Amino acid sequence: MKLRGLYAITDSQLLAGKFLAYVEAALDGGVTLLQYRDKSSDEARRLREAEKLHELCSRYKTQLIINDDAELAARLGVGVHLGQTDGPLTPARALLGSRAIIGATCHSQIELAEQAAREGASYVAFGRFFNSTTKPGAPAATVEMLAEARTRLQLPICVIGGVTLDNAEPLVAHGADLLAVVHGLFGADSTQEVTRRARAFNALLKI
Ligand SMILES: Cc1ncc(COP(=O)(O)OP(=O)(O)O)c(N)n1
Ligand SMILES: Cc1nc(C(=O)O)sc1CCOP(=O)(O)O
Ligand SMILES: [Mg+2]
Repeated sequence: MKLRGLYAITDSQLLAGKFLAYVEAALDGGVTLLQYRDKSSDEARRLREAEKLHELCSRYKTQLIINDDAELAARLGVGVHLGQTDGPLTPARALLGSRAIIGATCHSQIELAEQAAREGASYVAFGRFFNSTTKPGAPAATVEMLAEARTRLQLPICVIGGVTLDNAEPLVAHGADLLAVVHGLFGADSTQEVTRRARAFNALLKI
């Protein structure tokens, strides 16, 4: 399966009180990957929410990815996204199996992406490309680096960090396959606007 499209990422603060309604609105507009990202240590809530998202994703035929937590991903039989300090890819691949989607954060370093490819990643993520209110401290990446990465990597490339409908086009033009978005999708005033944004991101990717 070619991974290309909108990669919606949840944010527990931003989505407080409207979590499932906004996620469903995004799925309705078309989401290739949905990442459950919750940085809290409330494991019971994390399991409950991830189970609900799994059910919703199954209904919309969207792939669910769990941020940081390969064990939780294994429990649900879904994919995982791992950053540079979230544990190695090789055991995660062994745990989740050959068909699971496993993503790796590579910041702006193509060498990290080449290593992730060797270790069995399904996609590599570069960022942050723009200012991000969700993760303001993330290291910066450039479109020049993205263009170079496109020539060197066969894997799907995900871009992240401050991506919006107004700034995503050059990222697509320079080789991005997956647009990973929190605020630019879910920072909307209504479910209708979330669906509209999801459709517009897909249009940018010609999906
Ligand atoms: C698609 C995608 N790309 C990058 C990240 C960031 O991962 P990480 O560096 O581990 O930071 P946290 O998200 O865990 O704070 C991501 N989650 N998803
Ligand atoms: C989770 C995350 N990781 C990043 C990185 O650069 O690795 S930027 C980021 C936040 C993405 O949220 P928003 O679309 O609201 O900027
Ligand atoms: Mg992480």
